[in-house]
Amino acid sequence: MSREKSEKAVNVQVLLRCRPFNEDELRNNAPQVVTCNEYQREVAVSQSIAGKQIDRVFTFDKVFGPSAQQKDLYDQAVIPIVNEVLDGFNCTIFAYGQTGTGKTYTMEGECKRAKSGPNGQLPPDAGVIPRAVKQIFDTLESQNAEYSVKVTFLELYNEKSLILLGHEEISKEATPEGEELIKCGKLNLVDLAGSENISRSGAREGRAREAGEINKSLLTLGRVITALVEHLGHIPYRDSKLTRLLRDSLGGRTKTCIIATVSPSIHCLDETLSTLDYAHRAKNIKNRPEVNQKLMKSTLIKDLYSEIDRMKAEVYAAREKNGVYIPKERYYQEESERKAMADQIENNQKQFEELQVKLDAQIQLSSDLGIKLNNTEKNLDQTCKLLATAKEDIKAYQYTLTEKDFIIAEQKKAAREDRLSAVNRSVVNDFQADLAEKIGSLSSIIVASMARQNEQLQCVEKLCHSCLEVHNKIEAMRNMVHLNKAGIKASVEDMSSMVSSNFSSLGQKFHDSQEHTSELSKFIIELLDKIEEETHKLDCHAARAHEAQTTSIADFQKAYEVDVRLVGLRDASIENMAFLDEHKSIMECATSDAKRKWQAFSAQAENYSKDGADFSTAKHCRMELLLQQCVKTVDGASKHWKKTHESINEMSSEHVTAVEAIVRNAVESSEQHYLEVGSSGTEAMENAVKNSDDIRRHIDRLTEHETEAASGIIANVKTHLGTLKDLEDDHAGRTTDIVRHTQNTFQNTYMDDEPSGDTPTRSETDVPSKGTIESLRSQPMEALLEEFRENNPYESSKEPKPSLIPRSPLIQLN
Ligand SMILES: Nc1ncnc2c1ncn2[C@@H]1O[C@H](COP(=O)(O)OP(=O)(O)OP(=O)(O)O)[C@@H](O)[C@H]1O
Repeated sequence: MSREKSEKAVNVQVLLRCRPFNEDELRNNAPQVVTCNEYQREVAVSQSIAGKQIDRVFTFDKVFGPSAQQKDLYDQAVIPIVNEVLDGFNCTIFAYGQTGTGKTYTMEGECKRAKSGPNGQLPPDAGVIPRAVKQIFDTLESQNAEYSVKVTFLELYNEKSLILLGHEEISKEATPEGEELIKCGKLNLVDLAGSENISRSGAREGRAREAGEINKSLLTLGRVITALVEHLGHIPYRDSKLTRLLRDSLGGRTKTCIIATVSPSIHCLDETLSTLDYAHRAKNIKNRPEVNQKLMKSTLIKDLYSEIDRMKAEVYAAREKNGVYIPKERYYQEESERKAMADQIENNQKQFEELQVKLDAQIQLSSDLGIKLNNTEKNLDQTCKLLATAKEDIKAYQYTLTEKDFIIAEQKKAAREDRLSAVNRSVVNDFQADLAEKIGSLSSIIVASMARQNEQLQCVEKLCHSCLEVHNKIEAMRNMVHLNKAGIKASVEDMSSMVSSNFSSLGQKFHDSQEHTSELSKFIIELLDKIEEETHKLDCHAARAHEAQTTSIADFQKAYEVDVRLVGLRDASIENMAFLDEHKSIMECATSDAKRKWQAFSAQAENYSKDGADFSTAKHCRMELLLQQCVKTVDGASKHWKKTHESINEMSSEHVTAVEAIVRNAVESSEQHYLEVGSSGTEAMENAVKNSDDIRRHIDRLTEHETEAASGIIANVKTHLGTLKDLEDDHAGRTTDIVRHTQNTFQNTYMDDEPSGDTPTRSETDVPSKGTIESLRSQPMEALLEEFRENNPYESSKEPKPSLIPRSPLIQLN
């Protein structure tokens, strides 16, 4: 190590060790208030102030918790120090802490009670001192060097304070003149007394003075440390033996390590805090360690001899008990010092008096200033309170700010995740839409193809049905043709027989009718002749009657005067009447006969006959009553008969012509009918032949159609099969397309959450379900705040303001 480097200021190294709970504490179930974080070199002390749990945290160069073993502490903290001692540095290790916190355990260990292990190995409870001694001896032994080790044990005021001085001699190096050089290193190992309050140190009565001395040493140590830390001009080393001994270790050229020991129990809380404050302050002490000058062996021997002489003289003087022996030079030196001091005292006395005056003035001034100071302190207190409030506010604001930052960061993250999920969502939506469209088109194609298939099936079915129908129709037609043929044949035969029979009956009827007509004509002619004859008779009779009546009238006129003549008239009238009666019956007979005969031909003739008969009857009746009306009646009758005759003639001639015409027409129509029947028969025969030909042709056509339909069906089935194959290919292609598209979507398009540095974990790639989409949502503000507060509990700074001067157990004694 270069000299320059070694002379750099080095802070005192401060270690903290917290012992485990002892049996008492475990029995009393004492709460733990000290927590050690070895990794972060921190010690946290939990305090409950005004019901509030407040943690104070101290950082040290190294921290050893309750579970740390002796070996751990030695290996990590002491080995390097011992090595430096062997390199020629002066080093000091001292333990500081409350009684019972393990200072002695740490420095000495419990090797006295424990047996040493095999091969001279130390027991596990061995402390720093035995381990350091062993290391020094082991190292020196291994170097085969010539060495000497000086050990001094010093106990201060019945209390332990041990100083071990390691002194090493190495003859390996030599000056050019061949002189040997000696390297020296000094290691001070100090186990201080308990740092606690005298009343709790256990010192009673007789030991109180000693305790006072102990406390004086520790108090001075505290002052020295304060003076060193605050860079005060005067460092009161000389105020105690301990500080005098450790002068070089504190702010000097020695490397120093303080091991502060504490208890974890709540019962030692005050002392623990005091020790921690004390040790924490000691961290700021700076030393300037430097390697000891290498001494020439001869010089060292000379020094040692003079030292031996001096000590021998002192021992001699002490033994003589008649004064104190001091060498002459030292006496003269001390005498001159004494004189100088007497002068100094005198001067000081004068200065003291002057200062006394000044002091009085200053006291006055200071009392004034005290009042001012009080006011100022009050103000300061107030200001401090305000400051504390402001600080607390600032802290709260800062906490709120950090909260907000956290929320903003979370929300940014959430926004990024949102964006990503939005992109993913849109990709999924696109994909879904695309897939839906493709599936839709596929299904529509399937539907269309199914419809087409159905149509084709229906076509096939219709064709089959129509085939069947055609077959049935053909069958029916064949039957009908057969029936028609038979029917036509029968009807033709019937028709021909009917025509022939009709023709013969018509001929017979025509003949009968001719005979009947001729008979009727004869009868009519006879009747007419008879009527003519009767009419003639009637005319004659009427003429005779008229003549007779004329004669009778003349006779009556002549014979009016005579009765005989009346009787003759009556007889003539009676005769006339008889004739008329006879004639009347003849007429009646003729009329009824004519009436009966003509009834079938003409009702009119009958009526006329009846009228004639009626007329005759009426005439006959009236002839009896009114003779004058006879002539009129006969005239009328004759006229009437004439008319009747004429009409009958007319009628008979008309009827004959009509009958002739009818007969002629009938003959003509039957002839025509015969002709028509013949022609219709021929026509029917022709039609039948023609229909048969048509039906045959139709059947041929149907057969052709059937064949065509069958081939069409086969062709259809073939095309259908082709279509089905195409559809299958198409479906396969589309399915592959969909699968490829899906893969593309989820492997390329779908984006994963890339780690950006602000996101702690990478999200799993997954098709976003409802649930995962939910989880991607940013947490609500309250949840974020809660999460932040859980991870960063708010530490209020409203704790009792630490006093400017560190609280020391030694100060409390005062
Ligand atoms: N780290 C530790 N591991 C196990 N036991 C310990 C530890 N530290 C201390 N002890 C035990 O605690 C008890 C008290 O320890 P010790 O006597 O070393 O305290 P001390 O600080 O030296 O007290 P005093 O100031 O009174 O001398 C001892 O029985 C010791 O074995």
